[in-house]
Amino acid sequence: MGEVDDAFIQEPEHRPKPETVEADNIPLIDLSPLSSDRGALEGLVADIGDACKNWGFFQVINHGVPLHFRQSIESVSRQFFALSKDEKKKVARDEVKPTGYYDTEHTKNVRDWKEVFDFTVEEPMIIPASHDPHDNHLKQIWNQWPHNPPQMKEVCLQYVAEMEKLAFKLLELIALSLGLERDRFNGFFKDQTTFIRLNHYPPCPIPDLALGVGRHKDAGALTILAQDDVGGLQVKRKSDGEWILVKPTPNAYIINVGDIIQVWSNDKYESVEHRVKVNAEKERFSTPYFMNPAHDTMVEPLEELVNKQDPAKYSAYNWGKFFANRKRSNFQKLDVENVQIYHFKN
Ligand SMILES: O=C(O)CCC(=O)C(=O)O
Ligand SMILES: [Fe+2]
Repeated sequence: MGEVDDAFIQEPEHRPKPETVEADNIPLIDLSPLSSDRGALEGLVADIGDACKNWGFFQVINHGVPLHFRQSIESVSRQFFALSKDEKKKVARDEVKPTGYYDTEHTKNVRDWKEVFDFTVEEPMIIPASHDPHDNHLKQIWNQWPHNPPQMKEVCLQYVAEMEKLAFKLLELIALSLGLERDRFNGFFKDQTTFIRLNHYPPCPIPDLALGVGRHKDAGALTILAQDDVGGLQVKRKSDGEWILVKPTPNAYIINVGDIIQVWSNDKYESVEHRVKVNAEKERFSTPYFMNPAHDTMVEPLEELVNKQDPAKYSAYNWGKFFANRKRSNFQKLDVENVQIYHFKN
């Protein structure tokens, strides 16, 4: 990433401040009641509901994912990104093959100071062949695994299995916190379009002008993020719009509600903006698990959460087409703002 391209420069109002507020961290939730008695579960469900409502973000500890899975995936990620660019580009992602290595992603038309490696949970993953609403063709997506490091595929697949267990636990807690049946969301995730991203943020010579990831909301249902001990994730605090640094907590996962849960909950829970600050000296690694439903899911407020006083705030939209549209803007600067859930507001 040597020389600095103008494409990385954020508009002045979106540049990170040198000082970020660190005092008030996002809620920290202990998931150990999941493995104990029923009374404690009610308290946990209430805490999850408060965190989703007030922050849209929280961290979990005692989540049941053994530490070594996370250490192993961080280790293969470090080994993979340390390879030469030519080596990494052997598994390059492009518009035809949307999994693998990529280093020119844009968020809101500004280039991100990062490189990534994406792989899907379902293989093949089925998605629309194009973003065109009139094109009904589908395509199958297969993962691209590098030969180096040799254990990368195995380590990543083991991590996926652990994340899936945690993802469904969280999804069920969120359903309960909205007064829904525990398994209310589960059916949407048969043939899911969930994917995992390995993020590498190299040291950046212009950390006050560029961002690792520009401000955005996650488009899917739920994100489970592992960050290393460097720190850089900033969350926009709902109470005052201030950017808050999420301090790394050892072995915690950071959870955030995505746009789909915002729509399903009819705005009871909001998907919150976040971004990543980069660092002049240190590289940073993170691993988000983006939990997404099947491509043919029509996303709309759940009927249980809608009534005469509180009518549906959104019209139904097709997740696969939304996803295809979003992916498109990662490859090219579009002249218009990319699709957002507010475009479906009633
Ligand atoms: O690296 C991080 O901490 C967050 C990355 C992120 O928000 C994303 O990839 O959507
Ligand atoms: Fe994100």
